[in-house]
Amino acid sequence: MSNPDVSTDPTPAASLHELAADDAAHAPAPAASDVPLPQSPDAAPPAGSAPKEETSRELAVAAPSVEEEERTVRLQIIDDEKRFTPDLDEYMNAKWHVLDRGFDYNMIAVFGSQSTGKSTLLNRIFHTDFDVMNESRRGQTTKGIWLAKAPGLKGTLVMDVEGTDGRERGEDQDFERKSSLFALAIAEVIIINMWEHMVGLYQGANMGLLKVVLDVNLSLFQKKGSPRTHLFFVIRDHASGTPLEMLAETVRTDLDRIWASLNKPPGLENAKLDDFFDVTFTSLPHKRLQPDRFESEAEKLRARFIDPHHPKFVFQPRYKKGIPADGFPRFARDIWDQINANRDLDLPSQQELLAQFRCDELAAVASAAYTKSTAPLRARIEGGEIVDTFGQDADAALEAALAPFDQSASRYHRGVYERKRADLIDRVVTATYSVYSTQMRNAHRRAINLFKNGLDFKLKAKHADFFQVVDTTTEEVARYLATVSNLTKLKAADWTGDEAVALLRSELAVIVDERRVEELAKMTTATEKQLVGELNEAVALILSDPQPAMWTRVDETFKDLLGNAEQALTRRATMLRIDGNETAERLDDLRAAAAQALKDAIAAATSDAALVQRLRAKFEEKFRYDDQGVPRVWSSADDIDGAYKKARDEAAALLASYSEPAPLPAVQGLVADRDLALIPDTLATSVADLGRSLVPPARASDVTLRFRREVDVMYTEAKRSVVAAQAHVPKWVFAVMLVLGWNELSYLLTNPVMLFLFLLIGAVAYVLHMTGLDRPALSVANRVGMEAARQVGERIHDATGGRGIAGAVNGYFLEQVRPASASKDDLELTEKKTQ
Ligand SMILES: Nc1nc2c(ncn2[C@@H]2O[C@H](COP(=O)(O)OP(=O)(O)OP(=O)(O)O)[C@@H](O)[C@H]2O)c(=O)[nH]1
Repeated sequence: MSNPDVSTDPTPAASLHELAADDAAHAPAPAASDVPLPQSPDAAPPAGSAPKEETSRELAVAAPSVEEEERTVRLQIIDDEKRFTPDLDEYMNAKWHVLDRGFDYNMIAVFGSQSTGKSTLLNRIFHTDFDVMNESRRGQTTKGIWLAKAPGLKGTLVMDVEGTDGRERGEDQDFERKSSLFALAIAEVIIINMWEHMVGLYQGANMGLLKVVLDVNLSLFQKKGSPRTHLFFVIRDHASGTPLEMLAETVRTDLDRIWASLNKPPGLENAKLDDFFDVTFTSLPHKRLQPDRFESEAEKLRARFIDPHHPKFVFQPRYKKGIPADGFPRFARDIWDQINANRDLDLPSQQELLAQFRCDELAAVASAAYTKSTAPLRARIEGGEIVDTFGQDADAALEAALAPFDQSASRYHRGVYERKRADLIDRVVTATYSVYSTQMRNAHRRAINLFKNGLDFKLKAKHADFFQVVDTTTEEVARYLATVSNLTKLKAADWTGDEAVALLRSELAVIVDERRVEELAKMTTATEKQLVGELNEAVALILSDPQPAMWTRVDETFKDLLGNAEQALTRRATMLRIDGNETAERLDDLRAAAAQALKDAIAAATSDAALVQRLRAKFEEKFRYDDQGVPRVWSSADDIDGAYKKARDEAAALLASYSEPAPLPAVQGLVADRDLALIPDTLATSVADLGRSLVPPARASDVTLRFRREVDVMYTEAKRSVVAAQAHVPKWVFAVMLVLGWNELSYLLTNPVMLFLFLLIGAVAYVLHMTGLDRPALSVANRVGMEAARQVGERIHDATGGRGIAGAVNGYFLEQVRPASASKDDLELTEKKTQ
């Protein structure tokens, strides 16, 4: 908070001693306001001030007392060429005797426009001996920064700073900025000196300068918890009658506005002026118009600076910078070096300002030209395309845009031109970054697709090593993305594709993980499918030919095929770097599938129909073929019954090999000695099912019954064939027929028509036989034959009158006329008769 200090007390309070000292040292007692002040006794410029030799930095006026000696000893700690004195240590030690005072010393500085009576005020308050302007020739008095010790006060160091706004420095505000900032950084109290009529003026009241100084001070030296600084505003020549409060309010408002406009560093965004500064306002009457009042007020003011018991004592512990006196010289030098090197304090000259303005204009034109010429490329990239030539084209566009800029802007201030050129390139680079990023995103998507397709293609190759394929494909697409980055980046940009490539690699790793699992699943399915197919085929083949060692063969085949499949799967899983647990699970799945497949194959091979078929085949093999495998033609001499029984029993015996549980040790071994909880249910169920009897007794009798029915038919057919063979017409019958039918035969052979017909029938029969139509024709012929036989028989009968022969011949033909499929009952009747 500000602390307006209204100096309204009209009573002169200065002691005679102080007044005398002041008069002796500085200006004469004030006369009438419009009367020029007489020259002070020491008005001749001392060393270090403008009128005197600048090489000498010390003024030593011979004085008898220690106080007088202290008063006249002062040191230019920074000269007007911004050089820091090497003598500060020595002065603080030998001349001012403050070096060993630890923290017990005060540092005050003054800040304000040139020739506003700063030195006069300091001399008046602290009895120092800073140069004061000779009123007869106005101009700069104090050059650089001077330091003196307040005589009589043990540890008060007073700093007189070159005035701001000086005509001598003209546009060069560098020194005033740096010196003001220096004062602000090292002093506990800053007297800000201004004329009353300056209040409310921005430049006149040094508000512009204050803004810069506060800004840089905040960014360089202020942190949370930094010691406070006392800003002590002294409004000079307060004679207008405007109350101090109002003047103070005006200045305070300006200060707050300045503070609000500062660029606050991170962490101090919400800091207030009052967090770092105490602000006090006071005023002094017009020195020449109201000399007495000036004196009395000045004396009162002095008390506030020198009397620690004064209620408004200016120096407070909270303003201490925490630098012990012996470290102060080093501290001050470091601060100055830091300030001197700071570019934020550099101010442009008029020439620079013009250059800035023109360069900005030209840069805007160049920037627009660049944007326009790269717009089509940008549009293509934003449309998802990857434009390989972007970097090259954009560099060319930038070069083209820079050419007119260089031509015009280079005529202006060199430094500004170069800076603006760099800024322009920076801006273009920054604006182009979004295009670069979009292109990299497009390329990233493409890289992912390339990777996936690459994997698909390469993994199809026989014996493709998954991780070798992954590694080479990853490197290929990473190289691709890095290449796109290089082709897209501007020469002036320092972008690298490293981050994009790293991101791509991490995404590829996720894809690879998914792919590994997919590959294993595919492999498992393929292995299962192959195993199931092989098992089905092998088991069906083994069981189709029942042998005593049939189950051993099934078991061994199962073991071999499963072993091979397990090996293949394990090899693949190892190649895919699948962990042991997952591989074990997959192997169990494979075993479960194998057991299920075996179960299904055995079930198919032992279905009722298959069993009947198998028994029947066995029966046929034994019954229909002899020991040499030649088909049997049964004759009445053969023991059909015996053969039938033997074949039937042998076939039926096969069924016994299915009635007991199949001995399959390898299958049972899949679950033996294993924790049931860890075995997949499907595997456990299949193995348990395979351990049961395949054909239970009820099914066996059913199958036997069906088998018997089928083989009984074969038996009957065999019997019938014997009977048919026995019923053949004897050869003598044909001789009789020839003799008896000789007339008819002669008639046929002698009659050309009949002969022709006979031959025609023979030819037709031949053709029918060759074309396969003989059977249907035979049945027709059969009928014709029967009719012919009947007529021949009748004629013979008529001719011979012998009925016995005719009856026998007729009986024979009647037997032939009987249908081929005799009823089962008839056959059985025949069988019984033969038995
Ligand atoms: N009107 C008026 N003149 C003053 C006052 N104090 C000093 N002067 C005169 O103003 C002139 C400049 O005084 P200085 O003390 O040299 O001013 P300064 O600000 O130190 O000057 P530089 O160091 O050159 O910046 C001198 O002639 C003083 O006599 C004051 O309160 N009112």
